[in-house]
Amino acid sequence: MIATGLLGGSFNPAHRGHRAISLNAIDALGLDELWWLVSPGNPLKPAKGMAPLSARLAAAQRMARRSPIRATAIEAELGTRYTVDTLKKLIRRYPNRRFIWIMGADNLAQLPRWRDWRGIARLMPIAVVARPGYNGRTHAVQAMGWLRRFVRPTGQKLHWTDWRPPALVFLRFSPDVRSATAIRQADPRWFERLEGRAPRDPITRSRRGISERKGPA
Ligand SMILES: Nc1ncnc2c1ncn2[C@@H]1O[C@H](COP(=O)(O)OP(=O)(O)OP(=O)(O)O)[C@@H](O)[C@H]1O
Ligand SMILES: O=C(O)c1ccc[n+]([C@@H]2O[C@H](COP(=O)([O-])O)[C@@H](O)[C@H]2O)c1
Repeated sequence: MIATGLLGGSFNPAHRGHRAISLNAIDALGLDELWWLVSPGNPLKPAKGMAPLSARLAAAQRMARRSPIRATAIEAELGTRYTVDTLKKLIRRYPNRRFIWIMGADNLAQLPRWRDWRGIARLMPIAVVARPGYNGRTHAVQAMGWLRRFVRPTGQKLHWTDWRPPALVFLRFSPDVRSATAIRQADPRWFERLEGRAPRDPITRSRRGISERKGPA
């Protein structure tokens, strides 16, 4: 059984905050790997202002270098866009892996707008990472009305592979204020710097990237 964390995101672009929370989550949850699922397009975000997938993947792969983080475009390969569909396919495709969905507290706040969000919680445990400006535990977070009963003590986080979902655990690392929004505000055309260096075919790369035998490229 390979303990694998999944961090889905637009990664527009990937930043040191993603890397920091991922490395901390690997440590806190005892993960063998953590996959970044660079989204072909968040169903709730406008396409305008979204850099091409190939550029976002290339930047994410660079940000993930020399770590157990694997930046992938596996949703483009699977043909999925909604998280519930992606997770169902990953569970079927990788029976020797145990997955946990990881997200920042800002995403917990908007979770009720995701397709079949309770279905997502029934598929695998969820870890919510504290993020400055968002308090995931509060009553104001609508999703907690239903999820509260499934919260596990943070002290038991290393046992997540034994949990039967729904199961939710809160993780708090040293607060990281970095965001892709701030990077885009400073440099809206950030992806143009990558031109010529982006992988031509992000889908093929990601397929090679998650080979069970060889391990990621
Ligand atoms: N600094 C951070 N602290 C905690 N979680 C974070 C942080 N940055 C990103 N995340 C989480 O990483 C995942 C992917 O994030 P995303 O690619 O949307 O980056 P972002 O910085 O939130 O982007 P944007 O500012 O464009 O919304 C999400 O679950 C998000 O909550
Ligand atoms: O499945 C949905 O309905 C859904 C709606 C909004 C966001 N998501 C996923 O949430 C993850 C975080 O997205 P983002 O853009 O906030 O980085 C990413 O994997 C998206 O595909 C999923």
